[in-house]
Amino acid sequence: MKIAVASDHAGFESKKTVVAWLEKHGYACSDMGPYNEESVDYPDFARKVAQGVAAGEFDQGVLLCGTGIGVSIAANKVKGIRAALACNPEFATLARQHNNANIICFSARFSDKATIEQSLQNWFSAEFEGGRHERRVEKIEPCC
Ligand SMILES: O=C(CO)[C@H](O)[C@H](O)[C@H](O)COP(=O)(O)O
Repeated sequence: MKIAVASDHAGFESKKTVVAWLEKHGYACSDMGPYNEESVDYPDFARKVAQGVAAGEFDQGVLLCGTGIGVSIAANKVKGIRAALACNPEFATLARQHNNANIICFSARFSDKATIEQSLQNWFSAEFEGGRHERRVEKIEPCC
């Protein structure tokens, strides 16, 4: 499975946790930056990952910023993207099971390493449940 990963400056350190976890668990991981802690703008990096996932170049994506909110908002502007902010491992499970999210977002400043690692574990273990959730997910599309 091919996974695109990116952050902003605030997420740079926690991105290392994500990349290490993905590589340890056998995922083909593309780190799309940034590659140092110099201040950058999170929409630039969120868009790279979101466009890669939307185009089918990657199966799923992982994004991080200070809160996780900015990258979530930015990624969700790309058609076909369902980016979910996972505040805890249960959110990660439900984002797959109910929302069929294709990008998971983390807060680097409010989620610790163990939370991010367990959330990744849950995210990749869970499957979309379909059924009533499929109908709802199909209704998520630009409306104006
Ligand atoms: O959390 C974020 C956006 O939702 C970003 O990572 C930044 O941390 C936030 O915008 C604050 O910016 P700063 O330049 O790190 O003060």
